[in-house]
This record gives sequence, structure tokens and C-alpha cells, in this order.
Amino acid sequence: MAASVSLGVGSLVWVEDPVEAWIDGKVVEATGADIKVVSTSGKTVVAKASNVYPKDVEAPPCVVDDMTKLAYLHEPGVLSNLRSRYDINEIYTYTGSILIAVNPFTRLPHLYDSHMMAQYKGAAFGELSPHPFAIADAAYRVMMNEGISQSILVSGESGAGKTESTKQLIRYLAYMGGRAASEGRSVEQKVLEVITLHIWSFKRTDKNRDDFDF
Ligand SMILES: Nc1ncnc2c1ncn2[C@@H]1O[C@H](COP(=O)(O)OP(=O)(O)OP(=O)(O)O)[C@@H](O)[C@H]1O
Repeated sequence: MAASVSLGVGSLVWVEDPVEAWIDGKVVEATGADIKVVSTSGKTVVAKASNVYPKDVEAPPCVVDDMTKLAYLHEPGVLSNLRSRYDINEIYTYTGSILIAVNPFTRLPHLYDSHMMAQYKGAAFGELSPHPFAIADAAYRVMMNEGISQSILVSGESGAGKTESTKQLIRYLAYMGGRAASEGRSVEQKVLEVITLHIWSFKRTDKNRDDFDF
């Protein structure tokens, strides 16, 4: 996506970097098709104007919880927002009604306890922090109120966290639809056991699968 705003001297911008992917800086020279940028770390880069992107100066230094709130929805803006949130263990971010999850590669149990599930129960979408429980709650409510079957698509590359996300979605749906524990194991536990086995066998048997969980 090419920058569609004028990037004059003094503009704050993102420019590609072979190590960091994107670095931010200030335009110091703009002649013809080339733009000279001095990054915040002091590096001078000359790039084609079409490879330089405006930086959102109004976004809070950290983050927005929904990418649609970004002034510029371009790659460096999106990645920078996800990275800033990841740095403070905010692994979930919305883009409208889509939930983006960044794999934390560490356990964050406080995000998934029963208190969290209770909080998301019936909460308006977008009222609480982005979370798989909010996605599951929205789908559950449309299904119950309007009687329409719902699908939740979970996609991402291998190791991105599809199985973990799917487990949280199923946990929440089982929590909403399940009854109290009987014979020692709750409906939530029983559904999770079945679904984990099902996901595992699906992955084992479908060698040509795309990276989708369901
Ligand atoms: N939300 C999370 N919290 C903690 N750890 C996570 C989370 N999501 C992913 N992980 C970690 O990353 C690993 C890989 O995640 P997962 O198995 O869900 O990926 P996947 O997208 O299903 O991968 P594949 O397509 O290869 O099966 C998990 O075993 C877990 O250690």
C-alpha cells in the first residue's frame, strides 16, 4: 500500500529496515521520488517515496485496542500497535469484529480463569478488552436470540496459537451452555476433553490441511 498523504520535511514516518522490519523517524529531505529520513535511533535512510508511510502522531504512545482506531491502517502501523500491546502482555487486539491473537509463548492464566468468563458473559462487544471469550459470547448470543447457526474461523500459520484459541472459545461456549458438574466432571471439562481429541485426530489424519482450526 503506497502512502497517499504528502510526506514533506518534518513529517513523522515509518521506513523499511532490513533488521527491524520498520523504523520510525523524521523526513529531512524530500526531492523527487526519494525521501531522506533520520530515524529516532539516529540512522539515516534514503527510500523511495512509495516505501515511506506516515506515522500516526495522534495515537497514544502505546496502543489502541481496535486497529480501526488507527489513523493509518498500513503494515508498520499495525505491527507497531501489536508489538506495543504484546510488550505489556496484551496479546489480543480487534480489527473491527476480527480478533488478532499474538502467541505469548508463556502461560497467562489470569486471562482465562472463571472470573474472566463471568465478566464477558452478556457484556456488549467492545466494552471489555479484546478476548476470545468476547467473540464466543457474541456468536452464542446471536445463535440464542436469533436462532441462526454461527461459525468462528480461526486461522494463522503453524504455531500461531490456533489450537489454544480454539480451546478458549470452546471452553467459553461450554461454560455458557453447560450445566453444573455431575459425576465429578463439569460439562465444560467433558466437552474440552472431546474437542481436544478431535482437533488432535483431525491434524493427524489430514496431512494436506490448511492452517485452520474450527
Ligand atoms: N494464548 C496462549 N497462551 C499461552 N501459550 C500459547 C497461547 N497460544 C499459543 N501458545 C503456545 O504456543 C504453542 C503453539 O500453539 P498452538 O498449538 O495453539 O498453535 P497452532 O496454530 O494450533 O499450531 P499448528 O497449526 O502447528 O498445530 C502452544 O503449545 C503453547 O505453548
